[in-house]
Amino acid sequence: MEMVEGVWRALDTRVTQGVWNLLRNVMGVELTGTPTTKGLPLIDSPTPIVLAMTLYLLCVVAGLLWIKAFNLKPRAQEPAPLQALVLLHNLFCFFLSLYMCVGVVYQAILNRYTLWGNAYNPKQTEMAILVYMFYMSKYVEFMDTIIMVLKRNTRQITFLHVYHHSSIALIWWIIAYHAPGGEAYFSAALNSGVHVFMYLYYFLAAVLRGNEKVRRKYLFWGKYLTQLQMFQFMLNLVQAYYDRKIHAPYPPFLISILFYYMISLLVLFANFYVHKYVMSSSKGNQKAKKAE
Ligand SMILES: CC(C)(COP(=O)(O)OP(=O)(O)OC[C@H]1O[C@@H](n2cnc3c(N)ncnc32)[C@H](O)[C@@H]1OP(=O)(O)O)[C@@H](O)C(=O)NCCC(=O)NCCSC(=O)CC(=O)O
Repeated sequence: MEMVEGVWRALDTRVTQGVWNLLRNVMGVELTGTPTTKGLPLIDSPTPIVLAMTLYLLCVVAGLLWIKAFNLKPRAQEPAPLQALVLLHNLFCFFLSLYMCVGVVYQAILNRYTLWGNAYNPKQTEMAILVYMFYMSKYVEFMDTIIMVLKRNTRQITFLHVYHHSSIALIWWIIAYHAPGGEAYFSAALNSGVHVFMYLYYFLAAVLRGNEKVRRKYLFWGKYLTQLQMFQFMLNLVQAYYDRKIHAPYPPFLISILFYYMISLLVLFANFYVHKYVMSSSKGNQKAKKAE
């Protein structure tokens, strides 16, 4: 037991030092914890989230190698335990997202937040707990990729997906550790709101699997969901631009992260949108013309 504790302490010191150096050298920031979330599970040090990200990336690589090595293709029908896992995961994420969205909006109203330009106040404990919960939900969302691997859906395991899922977890750790409230409320509320629809979409996709005609009929709104996600990133980008302009009383380095991160997601999602909806529909039209 003592040995395990010793190894953990040595690892924790190294990882923490590495993250601190990275933030100091790249962003010029000395990161300090806030007393509001101090002591909660997996928050006092960056080691748990860095280890989870590393494990996540290793699982993705191992999964892709496994699929490639055995030349595995998606199954016509999923085994029952996998189907149950997918349904339960999506239901859980749906209700969790709904709870966080309503909770954050309610706290924002209670604390008289304006749309943008809000400061972080360590006395707003409930808001901080909700932002912390949002950070914790990023661990749960790693399961999305595990589902893709188990379903052997390599078409879904894209750079966009893995980049998003691994980076967002670290970003929300920094926010939950340093300033869980203020301007972060907007992303937390908006993103969990969008995720309510996203997990409903994934839930329905799993339920209706096997009947492509019915699935296409009930999931026609996938395209609008992607547009909604892009609109969300656009709003966050304008928020970050506005906050920089007015020198909002929220840590400037967090606003900079939001600004550049949103640009990266917009570029990746625009590429996804063109490939999934524009190019595939023009290919479909060409096929239909040939058939005539
Ligand atoms: C419509 C989208 C939500 C999803 O696009 P997809 O191309 O993945 O959609 P799709 O129609 O193929 O999805 C149906 C397939 O997903 C499976 N599926 C079910 N539940 C799932 C889950 N929790 N995670 C991943 N896949 C899941 C279904 O069984 C089905 O598989 P089968 O077809 O085998 O039956 C899109 O807008 C989008 O977000 N695309 C980017 C890709 C991505 O990874 N997005 C999520 C993280 S980004 C994010 O979250 C941004 C944000 O914060 O808003």
